[in-house]
Amino acid sequence: MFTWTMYQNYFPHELRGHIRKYTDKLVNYFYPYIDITFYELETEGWFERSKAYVTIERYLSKNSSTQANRLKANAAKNGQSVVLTMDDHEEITDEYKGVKVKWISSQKPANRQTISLYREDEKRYFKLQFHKKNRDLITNSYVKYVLDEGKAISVKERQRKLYTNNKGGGRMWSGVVFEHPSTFDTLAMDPKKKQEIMDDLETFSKSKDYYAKIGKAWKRGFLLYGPPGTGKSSMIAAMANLLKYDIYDLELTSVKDNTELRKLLIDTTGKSMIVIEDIDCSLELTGQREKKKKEDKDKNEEDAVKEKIKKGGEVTLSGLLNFIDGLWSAIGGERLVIFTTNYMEKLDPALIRRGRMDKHIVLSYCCFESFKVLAHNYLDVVEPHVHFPEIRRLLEETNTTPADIAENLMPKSSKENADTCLERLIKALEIAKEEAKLKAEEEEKAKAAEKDNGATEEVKNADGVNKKDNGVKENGDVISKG
Ligand SMILES: Nc1ncnc2c1ncn2[C@@H]1O[C@H](COP(=O)(O)OP(=O)(O)OP(=O)(O)O)[C@@H](O)[C@H]1O
Repeated sequence: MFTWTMYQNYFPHELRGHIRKYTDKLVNYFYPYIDITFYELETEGWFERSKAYVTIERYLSKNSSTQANRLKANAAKNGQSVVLTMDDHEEITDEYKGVKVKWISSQKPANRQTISLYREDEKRYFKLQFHKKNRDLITNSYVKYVLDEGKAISVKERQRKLYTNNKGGGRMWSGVVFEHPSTFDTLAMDPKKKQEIMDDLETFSKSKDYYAKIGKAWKRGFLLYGPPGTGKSSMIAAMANLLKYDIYDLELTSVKDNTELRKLLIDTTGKSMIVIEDIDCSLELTGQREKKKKEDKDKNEEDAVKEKIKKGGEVTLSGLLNFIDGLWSAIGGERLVIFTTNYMEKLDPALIRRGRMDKHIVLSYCCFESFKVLAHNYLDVVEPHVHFPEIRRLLEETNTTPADIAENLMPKSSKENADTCLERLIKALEIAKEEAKLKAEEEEKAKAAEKDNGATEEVKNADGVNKKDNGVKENGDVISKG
């Protein structure tokens, strides 16, 4: 201690580097281990925690909670959960392909002689210690494994966000915490179809290498279509909850032009879903509009272009196609692009062809299988049940959305029980059946009336033809024969 104090106080600072160099060499000669240090704070920047340190901390949290005696608790998910890590000067072991390594948590002693704006005493680090003979395995593969695993844990446990795009300047996306409770368990649809979608999503999320091998950007397009209230939004939330992805809900009508659309795309992160709901409502992007444009030939096209430039452009079909699968779309990786529509036939075929929208999912009216899921979720009722056969028959005879069924199944007061809810549903289905019957009859009548009108019209026309001898009708139009 005396010698060390003398050394610290009186040994010239300039020579210490040389002494350190030789002592390190001497120690290394006898010391059989290799140490890799990961500091907590970035050397550059202002109190930034190093990403590697944070990722390792996540990776070690599992072993820390079982091996270390003293633990630190850090808040995660905005204080909703805690991450336990080993405290300073604790050690834990880990094993990789049969090789044992040691992780030590420590901190550099404070340098009391320097006055620094940085908190010197906060120089924490993790030291990875392993035997020299395992150098290749640990440096080439274990470190990467730890970082990958740590990242995967962080992604799994992170608080997910729901973003929407802002109109005009400033930040492109603003987000809130995504907390939608819909899952594939709560979703009412044919179990086989449901399983198929879940398998598809899970295979996609594990296919990074496969997509790289086939030379495709790691993304997949889904088109969800069906009448309102059949669960398109619920399905999107269930998908996000299954894969633990963020959602970017893109409001196309707020996007100024194709350039802004591209900027929005660049601003999204991986492990996310970009959702455009009711794409048919962006009429500009549908085949209908394209057709209408062609028909409107008599409009002065030059004026239209000038007007567009004055307005600052707009999102076009080709802009959206580029957004989905252009060069920029590969940025970030691991992304789902999801369109929803109530009217599939309104969409331009180019937009929904396979490769762009890889999977088309129809969400339709409630069938008996879907009803069983809802009955179980809402009322804890399972088959066999006295009311089920009647409900099955009525569901086959009517087109009712899962949203309508769900509304009837939900108890409205504490006095209501499963039976009263099911009875209410039966009544509602009977009314719906009756209404549908009346509507069909009215439509039939209207059709018949139209037919009669058509026939009268034909008679009138025939009358006109009879007066045709001079080839001129009463109104003066020349009509052709036949
Ligand atoms: N398939 C379903 N499974 C479970 N619940 C459903 C389903 N479909 C609808 N619902 C219920 O109905 C409500 C409305 O459904 P949702 O918003 O998902 O329908 P949507 O098809 O997106 O409708 P829209 O086209 O009008 O946006 C949901 O909150 C949910 O409670």
